[in-house]
This record gives sequence, structure tokens and C-alpha cells, in this order.
Amino acid sequence: MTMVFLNKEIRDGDNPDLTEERKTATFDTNKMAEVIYGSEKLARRRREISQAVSLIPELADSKPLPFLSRNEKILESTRKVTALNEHLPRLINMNDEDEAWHIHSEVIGFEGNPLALHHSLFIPPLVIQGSDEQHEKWLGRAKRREIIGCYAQTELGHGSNIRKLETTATYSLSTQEFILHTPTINALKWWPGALGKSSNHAVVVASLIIKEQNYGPHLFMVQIRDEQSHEPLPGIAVGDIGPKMAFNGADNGFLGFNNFRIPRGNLLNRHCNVEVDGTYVRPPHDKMNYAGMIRVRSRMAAEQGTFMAQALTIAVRYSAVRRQGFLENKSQEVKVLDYQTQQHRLFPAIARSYAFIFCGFETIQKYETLQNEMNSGNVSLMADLHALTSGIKSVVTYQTGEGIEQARMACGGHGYSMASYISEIYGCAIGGCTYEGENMVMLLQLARYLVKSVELAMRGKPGDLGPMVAYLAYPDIKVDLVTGPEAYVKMFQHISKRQSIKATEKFHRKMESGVSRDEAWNQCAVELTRASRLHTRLYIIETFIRRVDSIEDLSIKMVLTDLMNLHLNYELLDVASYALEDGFMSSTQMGFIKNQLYSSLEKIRPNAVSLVDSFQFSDLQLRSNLLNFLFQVLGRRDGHVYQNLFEWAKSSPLNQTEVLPSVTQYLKPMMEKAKL
Ligand SMILES: CCCCCCCCCCCCCCCCCCCCCC(=O)SCCNC(=O)CCNC(=O)[C@H](O)C(C)(C)COP(=O)(O)OP(=O)(O)OC[C@H]1O[C@@H](n2cnc3c(N)ncnc32)[C@H](O)[C@@H]1OP(=O)(O)O
Ligand SMILES: Cc1cc2nc3c(=O)[nH]c(=O)nc-3n(C[C@H](O)[C@H](O)[C@H](O)COP(=O)(O)OP(=O)(O)OC[C@H]3O[C@@H](n4cnc5c(N)ncnc54)[C@H](O)[C@@H]3O)c2cc1C
Repeated sequence: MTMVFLNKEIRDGDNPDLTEERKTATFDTNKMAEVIYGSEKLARRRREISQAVSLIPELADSKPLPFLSRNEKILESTRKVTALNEHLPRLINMNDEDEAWHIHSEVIGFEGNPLALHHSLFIPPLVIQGSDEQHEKWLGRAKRREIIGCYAQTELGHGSNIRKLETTATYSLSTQEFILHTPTINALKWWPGALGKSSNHAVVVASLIIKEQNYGPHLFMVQIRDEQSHEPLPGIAVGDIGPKMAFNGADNGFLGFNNFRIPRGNLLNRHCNVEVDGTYVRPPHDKMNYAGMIRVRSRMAAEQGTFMAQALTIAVRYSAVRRQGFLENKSQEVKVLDYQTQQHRLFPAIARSYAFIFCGFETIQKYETLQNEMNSGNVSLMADLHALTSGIKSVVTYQTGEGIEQARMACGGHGYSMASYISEIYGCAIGGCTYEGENMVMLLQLARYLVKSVELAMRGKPGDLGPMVAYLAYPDIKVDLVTGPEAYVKMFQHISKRQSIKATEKFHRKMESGVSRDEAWNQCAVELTRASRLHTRLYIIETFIRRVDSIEDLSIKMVLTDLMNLHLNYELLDVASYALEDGFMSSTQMGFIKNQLYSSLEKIRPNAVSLVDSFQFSDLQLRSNLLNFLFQVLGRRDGHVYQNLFEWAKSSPLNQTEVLPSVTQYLKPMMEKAKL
């Protein structure tokens, strides 16, 4: 058996066009994978896990998923996830979250499954907000999957504005219980993943009421279904909310309470508490109950970066085997990857995937530092990380959506077929613009932070600015872009600073003219979100540069420098109007950026396939494989797309019979009637 990842390893029978691409690479994809995933060990473990999974037939899809009904999808995803659980202890280190994430995304794919939220949204808040005693009670059971849980916060009427959640948890002094209640239809929990049909527990977010005073949203552990019969408990209405744009192997659900009682000990009380006599013990930070959301957002850059990388792997490989049209040589059609427009479509998105993953690993580390600090009572880092992750979450999800859509178009007609798998990736990734805080709402959270920072700088207190926003007080000194990445950073800093100041000044002017604070904020909201995006894009650029600087292997550093230069020029060109406006950038510099961009495309071209190979997604993960089953086929490592597209089409249920009832019942009579 050959290991399928070495770029120097060329397999007999691979499409020669792809083989040729792999031969031109100037670096080793295994070495690049070490940089992407953080270490030799992590990259090697991923390969080992993928290899082991590929040898277990029951972990493969038993049918192409797009041909399944919703019930069949849920059944299939549940079959796979439970089969996977049996194999897990042998395949991965059970304490390693990255390994767990990798193996789940490989086996389950983007369709979701009834346990996806159990691990990513049910256990984490229990860990973060639960006391040691509560961990003792529920954590072991949850980790062993004796119980299945979800995170039930959003309601039919409210998602973004958590303070207005209407589900109440009223403390009863006489029984020392909380009474959960859904007072209106709007207050039904709506959306939580795995709630609809699978979970028997939920972390429920409800407004805490003690002696008629509302203390805002708090987290409660709630059993919603009987552990034996799986029937909803009396006082609980629960069900599935129906099919979605994607993620249909999971059962997002609704949940209502009719004066449903839970013990006092079910308030997750590591940081806050309600005493027996109803005394409320405050958490060390007002927004402590939102900490779980910061955690999820801190993971989204790396997550979305890999989502986009999967779509790009499919599109770049396909572009290297798809031949259409001519350049100079009229005797052979060219690979569509040779067209500059195709490169411009795909390569900046490859650069963004790398950038998001690098940035993502930094934010995950920052969150881990925050959590350690919180555990020892220090909450001073929360505001900064909330602001940062609010911006990052919004920018990466939007740009990932753009990148995946470009990948789809780059595959022409076959990109539109579900055989490409790109629509499924897109449907799942684009949900990120909405879940975990709608993007505009989160950009405006970061804007609050930027406005405050500008105000500090204006008040002559630049020393009080944190490192992330120190540039808001830097003087404007013109830069020469020829000198390299630092000059690009300075140019971007100028653009971002200017937009933050402009938006803040506009906001101040509105208030000075008599408009109320909230109304003034709303009248400046578009400008404010622009400031947030620029600030975030600057931050992503800086993390990219830091990562490339830290690399020692020369061959890797060279290709990543090309990719980074492409990113710098693409990003700066995209926002150049901000700097042209005040003359900070000259039209000559603008021309320079464009030329640099085009020359970066040329430099990357020979390495394009290997840059995506380096993510080391298996064919199973791209739903393009394997084991004689028929799957989505466009991103296959071996490049044999056409035969497999035909096999895929033949397996369509519509082709299991030559004449469909739609013809016999309707078309045939219509045609007969027309003949009369
Ligand atoms: C073994 C492992 C196996 C692994 C298996 C792996 C399987 C693999 C499968 C592979 C593929 C599948 C992947 C797809 C998965 C899909 C998952 C989908 C999940 C989706 C989940 C959700 O979707 S779950 C719901 C999220 N729902 C929100 O996200 C609501 C947003 N809404 C808010 O979050 C608040 O509503 C909002 C706006 C902050 C205002 O909150 P608010 O009104 O209370 O506050 P104000 O705005 O008044 O702000 C007052 C001051 O609080 C400050 N502040 C606010 N928050 C703060 C904070 N957190 N920390 C510090 N400070 C904070 C603020 O900065 C102000 O500060 P200042 O005053 O100084 O300016
Ligand atoms: C795939 C998916 C999975 C999900 N999983 C879960 C889950 O497991 N658990 C859970 O609890 N929830 C979950 N959700 C719900 C999700 O968190 C919310 O939908 C999300 O937070 C957005 O809230 P909303 O639906 O209220 O949007 P809305 O706030 O109603 O957004 C509608 C529009 O209003 C705008 N808007 C709203 N407020 C403002 C404002 N203050 N300023 C400017 N514009 C504003 C928005 O920008 C948007 O354009 C999930 C959602 C999806 C799509």
C-alpha cells in the first residue's frame, strides 16, 4: 500500500496532468502540512488517522448522500458517528480535541450528525460554567456519551439580542427549584443543533428571575427526554425545525417549557450562584455567561479556513485536469488552471485559507490563555478577545463564502453538480455568517471597542491602548511598498486607523447635533462595520507575516512568501480606494500593487496543486473516493473525474428505471392529448 500524501510519490494510474503538477512543486507537501497543522507530529497523526479510516469500510458513506432523503441522511450520519465511536479509542488520542475534530470531519463530512454539537457546544459550556460538583455529576456521563446534549439559546423571536431572551427560569424559594417557562410562541427555543430528535439533555439559556428581579441570561443543565424511552418529559415540547440550506444530517430543533421544574443545582454555577435563600452571587464579569460563545468564535478562523481549503482542493485539482480552449499551442487545449482569470479566482482564496488557519491557531491559543486566567479569577482579557473574535468570525465567514463560491464557478458546470461536493461545503460554511452571532451584529461589537480606543487616542492617552489597537495613535508617515511586508502593514494601518477615526468623528458629530447616542450609532453603522472589517483584515495580515517569519525550512518559506505577497497585494488592492482618497497611496503605488499581484499569480502557478495537496484532505473527506463506492468525484486525488462523474450519474435513483411515473402519469397523456 502506498501512502497517498507524499507529493514526490507519483502513483501509477493517476491522471498525468496532475502527476505533472506534482512534479513541478518546489517543496514537500508533508513539510508544508507540518506548518499548516503546527508540528510534524500533528500532521503525521492526521495522515495516520486518515489512512486508518480508509481501511474501515463501515466508516465510508454507504451511498452518495445527495441522493438520500432527510430521514436517510440522519440515519446514515448516525450510523457513521456511532460506528466511529466504536473505533475511536483505537484510532485517536481521546484527550486530543484536534484529532477528534479531524476524524469527525473526515468521516461525517459537512452534512452534520446528531453528536456534532454534543462535543462542540454542550460539553464546553459545561466545562467552562459548571462547578467541580457539576462536572462530577454530568461531565463523565457526557464524555462517555451516556447522555447526548445540545446548546439551546436562540429563540424563535430572538437570537442576536441575548438580553431579550424570553424563556424564564424563576427561582422558587419554597421548593428551591427553578421553574423553566416559555411564555409566548416567540420564546420557543429554535435552531439548536441536535435538539430536534437526538438530544436528551440541553444546556438551556434562560433569563434568571429571583423575587421578580431579572438577572439576565444564565445557563441551566436540563434533561429534556426520558433516558429509557427517549420520549419528551412532561412539560416539554420538542421537535425538528425542518430542512435547511445544508447540514441536513443534523436535527436542529425547537423546545418549549410549560412550568418545567429543575433543581437549584442545575444552574451552572462555577462563576455565579443562587443561594438557598435566593441571594444572587454575581460572576466576576458581567458577560461571563457569554464565555462559551467567545470559545466557539475563537475556533472559527481555523475551521472556516479548512472549509475553504477543501473547496479549493477540489477546484484546483479539477482545474489541472480540465482542458478547454487554447493559448499559444493550437495542437493541445490548455489546462484551465493556466488562464490568468482562473488563477485570480483561486489563488487569493488559497492564500486566505492559509491566512485564516494561521490566524485561527493564534486565536485558539489566546482563548486557552483566557480560560486559564478566568479559572484563576482574572477576567481582564475578556473584552479584548471578545472584540477580536467578533471581528475575525465575521470577516472569515464572509470571505470563506466568497472563496467557496469562486471555487464552484471555477469548476464550470460540474461545480454546480452536487457531485462536486462544493455546494454542501458552501451551505455549511456560509451558515457561519449567521450562527455564533450574526456578522453585522458582531462587527458592531468590535466597532464599540474601536470607537472607545479612538476616543482614548483622541484624549491623548495612547499609552492606554492595547497592543492590538496601538496603531490608532501612530503618526502618518508615507511608505514605500517596494521595501516589503512591513510597508504593506503600515499602509493598511493607515487605512484602518483613518476609517476608525472617520467613523468615530461622524458618530460624535451626530451626537453633538442632538441625535441620541443609539440613533447616532445606527446612522454611522455602515461606516463602523467598515472600520471593523479593515481592523480585522489588518490583524489577519499581521498573523500571516508573523507565521511566515517564524519558518525555518527555506523551500517552505519561499513558497509561503509568494503566497503571503499575493495576499498582501490582493488585500491592499481591495481596499486601495481608502488610501487613494486622502492621497496616502499614489496611483503609481496602485499600479505597483497590481503588477505585484499578477506576478504573484505566475509564481504560485507551478505550486498550486501542491499547495492544496498540502492540506492533506483524504478523498473520503472530499467525498471523492474510494473503496468502490460511488461518491462525489470532482476533487479526487487521482484526477479521474470524467469516468466517475458518469458512474455518479448512473447511480442516481432516477436512473434505476427507464420510464418514470412522471412520464406515464403526466407527460405521456399530455403528448397523447396533443396528438388528437
Ligand atoms: C470529540 C470532538 C468531536 C468534534 C466533532 C466535530 C464535528 C465536525 C463536523 C464538521 C463540520 C461542521 C461544522 C459546522 C458546525 C455548525 C455549528 C453551529 C453552531 C452554532 C451555535 C450557535 O449559534 S449558539 C448561539 C450563538 N448566539 C450568538 O452568538 C448571539 C449573538 N449575540 C451576542 O453574543 C450578544 O447579544 C451581544 C451581541 C454580544 C450583545 O450582548 P449584550 O447586549 O449583553 O451586550 P452589549 O452589546 O450591550 O454590550 C455591553 C458590553 O458588553 C461587552 N460584551 C458583550 N459580549 C461580551 C463578551 N462575550 N465578552 C466580553 N465583553 C462582552 C460589550 O463589548 C460591551 O462593552 P462596552 O460597554 O465596554 O462597549
Ligand atoms: C446552522 C445554524 C446552526 C445554529 N445552531 C444553534 C445552536 O446550536 N444553538 C443556538 O442557540 N442557536 C443556534 N443557531 C442560531 C444562531 O445563533 C442565530 O440564528 C444567530 O445568532 C443570529 O440570530 P438571529 O437569527 O436572531 O438573527 P437576527 O438578529 O434576527 O438577524 C436578522 C437581521 O437583522 C440584523 N440585525 C439584528 N440585530 C441587529 C443590530 N443590533 N444591529 C444591526 N443589525 C442587526 C442582522 O444583521 C440580520 O441582517 C444556529 C443557526 C444556524 C443558521
